[in-house]
Amino acid sequence: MAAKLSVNLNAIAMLRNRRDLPWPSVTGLGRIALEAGASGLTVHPRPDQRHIRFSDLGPIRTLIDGAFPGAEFNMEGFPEEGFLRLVEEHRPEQVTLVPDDPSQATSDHGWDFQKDRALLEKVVGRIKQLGLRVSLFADGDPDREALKIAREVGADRIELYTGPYGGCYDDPAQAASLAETLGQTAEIALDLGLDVNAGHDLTVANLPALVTRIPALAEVSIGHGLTADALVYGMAETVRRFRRACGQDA
Ligand SMILES: CC(=O)[C@@H](O)[C@H](O)COP(=O)(O)O
Ligand SMILES: NCC(=O)COP(=O)(O)O
Repeated sequence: MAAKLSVNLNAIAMLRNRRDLPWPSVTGLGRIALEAGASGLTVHPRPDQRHIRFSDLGPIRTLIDGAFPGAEFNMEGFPEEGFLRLVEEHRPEQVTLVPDDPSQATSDHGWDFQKDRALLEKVVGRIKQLGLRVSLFADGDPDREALKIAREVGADRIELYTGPYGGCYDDPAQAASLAETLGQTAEIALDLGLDVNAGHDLTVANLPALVTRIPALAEVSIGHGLTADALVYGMAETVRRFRRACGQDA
């Protein structure tokens, strides 16, 4: 089974935000990605709106509902009140909760499930009442007790944080070792009844080894590396390349 590809639009939004102009168009590039075969669109609206603006969310929801009814909207963020209200308003098919501090440049760690258990219990319950799938950002450590908590608080999935894996693009031995650790973590999660997503610094080069090690990988969400390739190959061709790297169209 091949992993689904959700295209993260944050980097496109950051480029647009350099000017007070509406291009490059976040929804326009999202449309091209979906037309080219992406399974969904991901956004990570941060409180300072430095990438995705809150005003982008409605048009993305409308795009999916209007033209791509099978596609999924994935909203990522720290579960503070403002983010939860956006979730209630835009009803993404999937909500990925990350433990990011507003001052963080980007996501760089998963939840501390023991420490954050009470918060997660509360917010996962609130989102589940809306009927939405919940995924929790998790470090790649094969820590069964921690992952058990993810299940107990009601999550449907975890998203493996693959930043360290993506960071060793120039060290194949270390990448192979991290792919193995991520694979062991995924096996524990699957055994506990959690489905498994992955994301952060994934590329056409590093995806094949990951999807081979984790054949049940449900979805990857990719922004930075995919946007970099889109500048070279165009968005449609880039989506096709990433689909193949995910094991689709093989
Ligand atoms: C959770 C995760 O890994 C991504 O959402 C990543 O944080 C992208 O967000 P930025 O584009 O804001 O770095
Ligand atoms: N959930 C990870 C994501 O959406 C994209 O991360 P990146 O590819 O921008 O590092």
